[in-house]
Amino acid sequence: MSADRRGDRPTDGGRGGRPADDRRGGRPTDGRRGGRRGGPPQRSRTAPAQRGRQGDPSRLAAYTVLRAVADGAYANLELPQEIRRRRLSGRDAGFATELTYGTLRMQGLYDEIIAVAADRPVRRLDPSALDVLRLGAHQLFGMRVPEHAAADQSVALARQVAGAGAAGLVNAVMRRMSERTLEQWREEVVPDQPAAARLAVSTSHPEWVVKALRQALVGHGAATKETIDERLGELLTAHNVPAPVTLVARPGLSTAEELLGAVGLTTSAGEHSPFAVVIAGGDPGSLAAVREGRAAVQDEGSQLLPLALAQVPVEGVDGAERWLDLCAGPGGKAGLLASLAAERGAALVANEVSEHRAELVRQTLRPALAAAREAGRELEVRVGDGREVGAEEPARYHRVLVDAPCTGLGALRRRPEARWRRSPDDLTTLGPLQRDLLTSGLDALAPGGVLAYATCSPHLSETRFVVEDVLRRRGDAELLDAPETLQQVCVGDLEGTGDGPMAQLWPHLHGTDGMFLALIRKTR
Ligand SMILES: C[S@@+](CC[C@H](N)C(=O)[O-])C[C@H]1O[C@@H](n2cnc3c(N)ncnc32)[C@H](O)[C@@H]1O
Repeated sequence: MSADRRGDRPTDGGRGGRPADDRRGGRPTDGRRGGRRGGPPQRSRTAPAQRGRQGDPSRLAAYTVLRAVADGAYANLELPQEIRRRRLSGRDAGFATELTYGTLRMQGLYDEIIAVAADRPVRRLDPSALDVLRLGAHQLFGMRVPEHAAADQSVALARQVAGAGAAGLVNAVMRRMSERTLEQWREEVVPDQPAAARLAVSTSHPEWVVKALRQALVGHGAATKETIDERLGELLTAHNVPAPVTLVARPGLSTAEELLGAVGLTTSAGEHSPFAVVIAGGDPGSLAAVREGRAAVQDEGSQLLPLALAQVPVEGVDGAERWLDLCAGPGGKAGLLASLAAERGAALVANEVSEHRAELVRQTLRPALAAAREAGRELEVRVGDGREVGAEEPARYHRVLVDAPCTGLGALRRRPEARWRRSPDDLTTLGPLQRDLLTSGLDALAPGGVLAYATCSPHLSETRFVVEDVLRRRGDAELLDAPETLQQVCVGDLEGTGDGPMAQLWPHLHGTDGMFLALIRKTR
């Protein structure tokens, strides 16, 4: 992620940094439209037909990514390509990033506003014009772009990508949208309905996600009946704030000190993981340690899970420990596990079902694989169905990580379009897969060994219910105290992960992704 990405700001007008571009300016930071305070809103006096014929490259890049995302692409893969293709750098790249991600996050709320301003449902708008209007809405309500610039540029972009008719419509809708502040629009479009529907619109989430997160907060012990509305609002708001860029200094290959002293970066030590360094400014890709795979971008919550798995004592080991990462791609946690395994002289198998993702694991583990070869230690990346490993290698491993495929509802800060792409139907296919993988992982675990079941989702159907279901059917495994173990590996106090034995991290409480962790001991 580029440094400019972190210039992104809460789209409800929260505290933002200095404007990254002189296209912005004059925006107060309390969420009001700039022109509303000192007189009438600024408006362009130029007729659409007389304005510049080409949209600017940053906006065109953001627009192109939005169209690709509508066709199924991932913004985090598409945007860097688009930035390279259009040779954007520095502030322009930052502007395109903020515009793309912010627009995708807030699309639900913006669509409600656009529908009122255009006086028709958004499904009746030309999809290209709609995307231009979504980008225009984010420039008005989420960035410091003056109204006239947002309108002029949106009109130019509409003319370029959708023709003169669309440009006229965009001009009219942009004018109408700029007549109110975001808060005034919220009052207008948030429905007079039950709380979930209201929160869904006002925080730009699908309603089913709001309901699922409500249940998850209560189910994981992070809210009570009295506090749930407040906690839920905090969580949903946190999803609209970009995640910090955090690095892991892989033990034995790099150190936090090496990263903290890096020239050209603004850094600070992580709050939770002893190997974390937070980057507040600069490009982490400029670091030799990152380029060489000795350090990597990794959320602090993701760092804590392998540390917790490695922390629990295992029983009945004769010789070197054998570790297994059952669902390893693309390899973030395998990277840290490989370092920890190397320190202990343990063998590690990183398994992944997809060949392409297994290749990503190989790339992630490149320095660790070289070090293991030299030391004659076993470190293997395998392609295989994790559901079969338990039957093929029963009771072989002493530590197993099952980082199961999931809806990713805990990582919505990082995946701006994910909330619109996921559906409750996903749970129908993921549920059996998660249960099968956990069962296979437990079968592959030796008596006395320990397994970590993890998801980057707090959804109860992917977390507690999976673990409880699987353990209920077998008499050879017991839950360990995950909150206590997490606290042991954490550098600071880690409150609010639940009453145990399972643990849940939260973006609004811990500043991490919403990672779930159950630690399970095989008893016989
Ligand atoms: C949540 S991701 C794992 C993330 C990884 N631990 C990391 O930190 O980078 C889940 C992975 O499970 C893989 N997967 C899905 N079905 C699988 C199966 N049957 N066996 C093994 N891996 C599977 C997916 O391809 C995906 O790479």
